[in-house]
Formats: sequence, structure tokens, C-alpha cells
Amino acid sequence: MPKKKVTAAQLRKLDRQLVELLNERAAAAIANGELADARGETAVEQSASAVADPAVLQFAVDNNDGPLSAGAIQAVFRELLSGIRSANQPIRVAYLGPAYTYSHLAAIARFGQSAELVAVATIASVFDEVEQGHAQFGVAPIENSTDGRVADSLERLARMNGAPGSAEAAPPHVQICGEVPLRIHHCLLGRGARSEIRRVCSKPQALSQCRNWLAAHLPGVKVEPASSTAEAASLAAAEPDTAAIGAEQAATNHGLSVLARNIEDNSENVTRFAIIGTHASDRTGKDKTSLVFEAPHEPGALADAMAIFKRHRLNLTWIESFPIPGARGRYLFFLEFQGHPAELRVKRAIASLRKKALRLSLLGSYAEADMVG
Ligand SMILES: O=C(O)C(=O)C[C@]1(C(=O)O)C=C[C@@H](O)C=C1
Repeated sequence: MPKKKVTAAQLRKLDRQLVELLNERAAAAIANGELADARGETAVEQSASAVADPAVLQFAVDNNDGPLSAGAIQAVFRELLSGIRSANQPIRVAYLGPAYTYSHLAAIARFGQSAELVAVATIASVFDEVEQGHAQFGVAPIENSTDGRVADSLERLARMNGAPGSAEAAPPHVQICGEVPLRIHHCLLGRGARSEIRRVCSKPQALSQCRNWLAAHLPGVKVEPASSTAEAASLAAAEPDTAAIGAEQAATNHGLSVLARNIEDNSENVTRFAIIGTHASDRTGKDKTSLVFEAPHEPGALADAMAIFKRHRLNLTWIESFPIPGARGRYLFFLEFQGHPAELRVKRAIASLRKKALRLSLLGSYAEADMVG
């Protein structure tokens, strides 16, 4: 489709709209006590979650009547808000590094480039950084549409706030306060030709998401795990017979060639990241709530628990069973449903489930986010 030219008048109009939108949002945020007013009496810190909220971006998109696309408006606003937020108070966000992992891309999508994005070596360290107060937010993958759960994250979520299965409870304020569903398009990255590849490295999740492609296109080539896709890219940069599976941005960062694109087995490959933080997110009207519980080990216990959600007309969006560490045969269930505890039926459903469950812990409520990418 030929691209439409944007006229100078349209650009001026857009500029006016952006300024109006920002002023309107800032006035609302000050009224809600989310942003410091002129005398700086309210906690600027709280603005971190307020302006990082996808609802703000949605507000900008809803009020946009051209000429830019919704995606372009979101990108502009994300960076504007990121800049404003950093000018007020820098935000530290921990992610699984090194640079240009998908976790990094999810962090950029949510917080913008002006945030201080801190690479850590493991998913456990992402949680540690937030729990120990070194970062306000953490970005952790929790599930993938092809490969299922990300056990390292669920293991930590299961331990949050004295949740069932917790060996030592984390500080009680850590919770899921947002999500980023990121479309994942994997590339094969390397220094040499495809025919020279003897080894393919990546995070096991990425290898699994491309296993049919690997079997069909690189049969017999050794497949080895790496701590992240970007770490795999650095291994490929060091060895000409090694290729990595990762994001195109990781190739650019390491001077690698993209040897094949879109090698994921499922073209609708999406990883959902949880934003871990210490502030509860207010109700937006389009929210989700996550919890984890243990059902009694008896016939019909799980069906009874599910019936609560049917009774309260709450739509489940995620359910995952997870073995309780050190307790053979016992399982935790992660649940996510549409709704916010500020709604009566959500409050009632949680109270009913609490009565039936052996243990239950709320993991957080947050605005449902649109797909990124
Ligand atoms: O290694 C990365 O790039 C990550 O951000 C981790 C991770 C994951 O563990 O699920 C995130 C998204 C992709 O599904 C593959 C890998």
C-alpha cells in the first residue's frame, strides 16, 4: 500500500494533540496524587507505576484521530512518558540480560529507553533485585504460546509473599503489577555461512520454540542451552561454527548476520512477561488478577474451585499446575482471570476460593495489555 504523505498542517495538529493529551493526563495524575504537584507534596515515586501503565498509552491511542497509526502513537508516548518519568525520578528495571534478550525488548516496550534498564544473569536475580529494593520493577517471562510455562519465573512467583510452597517468604509488598505480551520472531544468528554451523545455542525455551525448524533445516547439528538468547548471540560471536537463536537486535549488537528469519515453529509465537513491582495497580476497567492456590487432595476439589469462577461470571485467562517443591504428588495452581479486586464479584470469588483452598496467595492485579510487536 502506498504510504500517505503527512502534511505540515497535520503535523502541527498532531503536535497540539500530544501537548493537550499530556497536559490532561498530568492534571489527572496530580489530582489522583500520582504525580507531585507544584509544591512536590505527593510521592513522585508513585508516578512510576502510574505513567508506566498501559492505560495511559491506551488513552493516547483512543484520543488519536490521525494521521499517525495507533502503533506509532504508542511508541511516541512510551518514549515521552519514559523521558518525563526519568526526569522526575529515574526508574531501575531489572531484566534477564545481557542486552537485547526478549526480556530487554519487553522492558523497552513497557518502560521506554529513558528508564535505567539493568541486565542481570538469571530470572531469579530479576526477582531478587525487586525484592531487595535495588530495582523498582522487574520483567520476567511467565508463559509462551508454543512452549508453555517458564518454570524459573513460576517457581519465584510461587514463593512470593509467603505463597504456598514458599521456603522463605519474600517481602510482602512484591506483586505482579503489569504484563507485556510480546510477539516473538526468532532469527538464526551467526558469523559464517549456514553450511558451517556445527552447534546451535540458545535459551532452552527458544530452542524448543524452533525445534521443528532445527530438525528440518539443521539436522544433526548439536543443540546447546545458554542462559539467554543474547548470551547465545555472544557465544556465536566468539565461535564461527556456532549459531544462536535470538532477536534480530542481538545480531546487530554483536555484529552477527541473520542467517534465517522467523524460524519459530508457530507463527503466532507470543511470550507473556510479568512486570514485578511493589505498587498495586489501580482498577482501569480492563484488568486481570493473578493468584496461586493449593486445592485439597480429594475428588472434585479443583472442579469446585473452578465452579466459583463460573458462579461469579469471571473469565479465566490462564491456568497452570505446578508441582510443589519437595512435596511429591501435591500441586499448586496458578490462575489468572479478568477482573480487579475493587469489583465486588472478584472480592467474593477470592473469598470463596480462600475458604476452599489449603493455601492461597494473591499475586497481583493489573491492566490487561495489548500485544506488542
Ligand atoms: O532469553 C531471552 O531472550 C529471554 O528473554 C528469555 C525468554 C524465555 O525464557 O522465555 C523470553 C522469551 C522467549 O520466549 C525466549 C526466551
